[in-house]
Amino acid sequence: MRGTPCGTGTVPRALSLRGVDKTFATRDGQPLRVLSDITLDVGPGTFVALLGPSGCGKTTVLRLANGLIQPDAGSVEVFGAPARPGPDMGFVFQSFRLIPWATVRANVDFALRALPLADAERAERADRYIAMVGLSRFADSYPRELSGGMKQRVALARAFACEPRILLMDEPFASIDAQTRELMQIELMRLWMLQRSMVLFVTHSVDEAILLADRIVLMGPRPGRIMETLDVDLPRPRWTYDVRSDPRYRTLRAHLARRMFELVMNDPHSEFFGRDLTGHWTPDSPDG
Ligand SMILES: Nc1ncnc2c1ncn2[C@@H]1O[C@H](COP(=O)(O)OP(=O)(O)OP(=O)(O)O)[C@@H](O)[C@H]1O
Repeated sequence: MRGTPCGTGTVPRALSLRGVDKTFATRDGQPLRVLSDITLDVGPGTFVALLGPSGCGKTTVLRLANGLIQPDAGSVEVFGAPARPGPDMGFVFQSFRLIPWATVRANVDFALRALPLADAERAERADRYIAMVGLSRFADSYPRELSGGMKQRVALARAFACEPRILLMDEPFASIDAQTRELMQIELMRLWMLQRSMVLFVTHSVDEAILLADRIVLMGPRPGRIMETLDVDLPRPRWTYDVRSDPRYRTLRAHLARRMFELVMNDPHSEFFGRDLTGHWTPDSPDG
């Protein structure tokens, strides 16, 4: 494991956030400072995991990177220009966001319509990416006919088919069962190793971050800030061997799990704040 400064000198930047602050207004009109001084440079083709406890502002960073919202201070640039939504930028959400009345093929085709492709080229590309996620037999099925894992594979095919330079992924596998989730991680890695978009991947899972990322950015809460940036020095592809038995994996995992635990326990806004979860537990203890 190797800590790195956030700046990367002469490396060309796919995504660059500089001194970003963001404040929202709460329902009662009070300001809520969500991000403080976020500085992050990511080179093309790099897979970055944004890891942090609930509410620390991970999704807000994605929305800034997508240009959907603007920072109150600082700058957000994508390949040297202010961030804005467009076909260069893909998004994959936890909730799949497929068009319910369109078939698998039509869902992918619809996304491709944002690109300057001839009809035949678009159809070929849609079918190719559907095949890449193993869903050719389901190309004419509707989302309601698919399992959660299959729907997310359609969402992956749709995102990668556009061949975006940047892919923003917001906890895409969080609602999928544990076994399918591991398979989805492999599916994602297969696609990414072929295409190498820059990926910003939000997760709460330490294991998922280590299995997928070149770099892990650990965020802390209230206001959200970068606590630590770590390069993952484990060889790829990581699913071809038992990465969990690698001492580097165990060291990194133990470190990140402890940091995540501390971030939650030391956050005065957390419901766990001040509780002694690690003390000796007996059936009579008040928290039992
Ligand atoms: N548009 C908004 N208006 C007001 N508050 C907002 C808005 N968007 C986000 N927030 C607040 O900002 C904080 C950070 O939210 P965000 O979704 O970025 O965190 P997160 O780390 O992605 O959380 P989680 O892991 O639970 O999804 C939360 O307290 C959230 O309620």
